[in-house]
Amino acid sequence: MNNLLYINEETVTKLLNWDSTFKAIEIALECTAKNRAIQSPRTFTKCPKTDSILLTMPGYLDNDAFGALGCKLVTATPNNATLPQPLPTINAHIMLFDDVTGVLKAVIAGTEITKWRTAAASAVATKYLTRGKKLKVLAILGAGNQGHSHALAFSHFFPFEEIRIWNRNKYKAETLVRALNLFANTGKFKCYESNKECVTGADVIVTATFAAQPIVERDWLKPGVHINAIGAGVNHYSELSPDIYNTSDVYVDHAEGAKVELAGLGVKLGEIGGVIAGDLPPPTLNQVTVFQSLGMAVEDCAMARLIYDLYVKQCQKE
Ligand SMILES: NC(=O)C1=CN([C@@H]2O[C@H](COP(=O)(O)OP(=O)(O)OC[C@H]3O[C@@H](n4cnc5c(N)ncnc54)[C@H](O)[C@@H]3O)[C@@H](O)[C@H]2O)C=CC1
Ligand SMILES: O=C(O)C1=NCCCC1
Repeated sequence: MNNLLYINEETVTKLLNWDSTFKAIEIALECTAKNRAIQSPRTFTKCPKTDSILLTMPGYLDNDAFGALGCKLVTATPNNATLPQPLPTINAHIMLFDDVTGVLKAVIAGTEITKWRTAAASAVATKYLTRGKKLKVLAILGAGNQGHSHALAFSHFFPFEEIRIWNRNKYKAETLVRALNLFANTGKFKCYESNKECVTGADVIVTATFAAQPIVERDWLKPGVHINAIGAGVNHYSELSPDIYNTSDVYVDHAEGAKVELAGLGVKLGEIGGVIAGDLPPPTLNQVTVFQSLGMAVEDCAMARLIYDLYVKQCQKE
């Protein structure tokens, strides 16, 4: 009998919530540092006819609550944003397997999951790297899907007084700011004209663009600022100027993946899971920190398990 489930984006979106997403991602990051996760470096297949890249992300997470065997297939197609009818630039599905029999249990729409889990990873990193610091101002560069999910996640988890948003196309930032203020019944989301003004004086920064050239410079930064750099342009460290990396404590989600994908960076990298597990010391108050997020397979495995369990529970009730 074939019990294969397909869980679509609409259903996934209804099942997602920030607190369980945070827990799943915190565990995925900690298990990675504790060698309770297996994830081979992901593959990249560049489509010669377009700017589309297909990534395969297989992984296994060993954990009672969020453990799973899975593989995310995800495409990144920046040109989708310029179509007459724009499409998401990141499109994903996750295959969830039974980890004993190897049988495919579910195919789960993964575009919304990718938005949520990436923002949750930045929130987890921010929690562990800003202990003891006052967090008043958040600056988000990029008003796309990740800019949006980071604004929602960070306003859920942290008491920021002001959340600034900049986008190279100002109209997009204005539209997002309007929607967020309406949604949260607040005026704390503000649109900024320039990336420099946006990050100046910020306590936490998120970069979420396809920029191939730096959009943040070292001398704009407040001492002790924490930066979550999640976007990729020509590579995963295009958004910050090189001297930021050279003078900061830099953390990644997955050291093995970073050896391949951040090979040109040339700085010492800590794994954020090591800080969560208490194996690495937290940074000092005035130290600038960077969480260089690559995105890792076991985050998607943990999320697939979370959504699968919630979906099955919901079906049993009906
Ligand atoms: N680290 C991770 O786990 C993940 C990283 N990403 C990356 O995050 C970034 C953002 O993804 P989405 O928000 O889904 O994309 P999106 O297409 O929804 O938004 C991207 C935003 O970046 C802006 N942008 C594009 N090119 C730019 C440039 N050259 N300079 C300045 N701004 C530019 C666009 O105006 C747009 O608002 C991408 O680089 C994507 O690959 C996405 C998913 C997971
Ligand atoms: O982890 C992911 O998912 C992605 N990372 C890099 C860009 C595409 C999606």
